[in-house]
Amino acid sequence: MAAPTPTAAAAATTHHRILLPSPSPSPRGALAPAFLRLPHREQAHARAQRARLPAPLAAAASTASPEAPASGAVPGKPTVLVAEKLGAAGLALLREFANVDCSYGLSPEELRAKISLCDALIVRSGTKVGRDVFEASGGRLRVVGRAGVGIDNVDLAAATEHGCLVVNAPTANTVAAAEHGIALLTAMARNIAQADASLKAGKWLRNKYVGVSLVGKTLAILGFGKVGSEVARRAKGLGMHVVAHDPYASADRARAIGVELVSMEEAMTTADFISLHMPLTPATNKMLNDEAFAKMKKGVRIINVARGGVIDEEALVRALDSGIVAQAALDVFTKEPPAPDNKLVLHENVTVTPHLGASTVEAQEGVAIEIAEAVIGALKGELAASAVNAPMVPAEVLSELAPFVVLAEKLGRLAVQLVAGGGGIKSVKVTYASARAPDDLDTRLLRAMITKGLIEPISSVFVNLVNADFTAKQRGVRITEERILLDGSPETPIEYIQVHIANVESKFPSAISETGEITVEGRVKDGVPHLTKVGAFQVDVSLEGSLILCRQVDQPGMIGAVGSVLGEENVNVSFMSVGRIAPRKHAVMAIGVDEEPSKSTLAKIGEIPAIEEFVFLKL
Ligand SMILES: NC(=O)c1ccc[n+]([C@@H]2O[C@H](COP(=O)([O-])OP(=O)(O)OC[C@H]3O[C@@H](n4cnc5c(N)ncnc54)[C@H](O)[C@@H]3O)[C@@H](O)[C@H]2O)c1
Ligand SMILES: O=C(O)[C@H](O)COP(=O)(O)O
Repeated sequence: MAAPTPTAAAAATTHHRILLPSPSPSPRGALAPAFLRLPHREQAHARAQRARLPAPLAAAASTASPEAPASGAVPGKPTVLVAEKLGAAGLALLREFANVDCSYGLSPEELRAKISLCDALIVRSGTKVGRDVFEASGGRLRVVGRAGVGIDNVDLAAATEHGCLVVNAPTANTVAAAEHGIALLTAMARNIAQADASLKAGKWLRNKYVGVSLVGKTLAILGFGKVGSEVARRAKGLGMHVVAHDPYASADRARAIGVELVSMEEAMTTADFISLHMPLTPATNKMLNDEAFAKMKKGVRIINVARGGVIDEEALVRALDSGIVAQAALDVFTKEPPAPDNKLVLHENVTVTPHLGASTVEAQEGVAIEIAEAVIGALKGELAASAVNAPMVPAEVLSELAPFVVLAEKLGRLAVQLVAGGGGIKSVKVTYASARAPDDLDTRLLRAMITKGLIEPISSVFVNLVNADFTAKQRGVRITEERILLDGSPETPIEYIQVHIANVESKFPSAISETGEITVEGRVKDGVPHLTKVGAFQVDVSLEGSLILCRQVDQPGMIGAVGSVLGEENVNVSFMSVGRIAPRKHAVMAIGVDEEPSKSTLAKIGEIPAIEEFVFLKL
């Protein structure tokens, strides 16, 4: 074995785009954990909620009133509330799997009233899914599906805190949004909307509606993501010179379609047209403000199919009135729908559409299928490639790690039950011993499961991949990770995992290792998780059922003595293993039991003279 090379890293709490694990069968036929399944108390809650339902939720595509859901729901199926219009193909997919309640145009109060009866909620941009919705769900809501890209209408922090996965449909409306951006660009340049309205009003104003040409003009794209790059491609086809500003975009990708990445300053000062395609975030909120408009070329034209909030709308009115901005074309507004007296909507140099970027037949069918598949997968506990508030674990990594995931949770459960008092844990270190290079072993999933194992037995929260880091942080538990690089074949992802809890006392003092921490170690053997070390004692017991740990004087007859107490009480022993430091001194016996022994049985074990300490642990 090579010298250990530990690389410690504190548990990160950043959120990445993700995949969630599917319940693939373990080698022994049991299901690997599905990270979004309801814990028992939530299931009980859900059953209770269902029992209180006057009638099952509607399965009809028509608008159902929240007060009187239509009948026809199939018991045992999850319930999906579709709160905004969704394409038929997506609804058909959802109905194969779930009871689908299409209730469009719910008020916030109606949504809150309904949500505790739903396992998933699907919305577009018109429904605000705030903290109040997650709180009102009472823990039942497991997935929010955003049938589109922008998730600024969903409170991601609240979703994460409630362990609710948020998925979106990131690709199906890209082309529609880009086409709408180009439609607005060209319509604005040639005054199409104004001229159309004027002609319909009986006027023939050929001189008033002289436009501007696009060829040779500079278009600055702010936000060079999916929509921005598709707009760029199309604008190039119109003969425009296209530049883009995006702090996170790759210059190679831009170059590949003939676009130069420039600074915000350069984009502002050189563009004849500016098209907005960034998400609405605290950083982009009111990004186009008085200061930004002051830098722009006089007569610039603005297109916004991103989010209304990225423009300071009052500042845009001022820029239009002063002539800095010659025209604007807007699909999105800070408040939707905008007030009837909204100055931008009424401005003669502004072309507006009511958030139609994603509204093509094709895009809506695509989005509906994309979101239905994501929501169904998430409800099954499967991979969700478009999740936005949990870490990504690719499918192949997941299947390889599946037995270690089970081991991780069980080690967390064991370790916390060894703490005297069952609380007050502040510092946990997880050691992964592996022959894999550190960047070839993704441990986020394992860390989440250890956190689940550590926290669930001592609290009422349920922990999943979505909220594990948040929950640990909130409870003041610092989880650090350490890697031990082993020699040997990197085929096995992990040789062993150790969980160390520092600065606590143990109700089974033999679990305290030489370093003064409660330490448990486990390995996967033939696909089955095993406990291989407790404190300084080597043991080997399969982590199934429950466990009794005894420390005793190492002498003959101990296995028989404990075994016969359990046998008398009809408690079946599945495994037994004895670990000792030196012969005839002290030993730790780990006994796997299928049933939970009664208190009197445990008391009898404690009365065996050579038993010095013992503990019963539920796995
Ligand atoms: N009007 C509509 O109906 C409609 C339809 C689709 C998308 N959208 C909106 O368009 C926007 C883009 O969608 P997308 O699918 O291209 O998303 P995307 O994530 O693919 O692209 C967004 C890009 O913005 C960039 N960005 C982030 N912060 C930035 C900043 N401060 N300055 C410049 N760039 C920044 C990101 O790096 C990313 O490349 C989203 O807000 C989305 O909601 C609107
Ligand atoms: O972010 C998006 O996907 C678009 O703004 C579309 O929103 P919509 O689904 O409400 O049309």
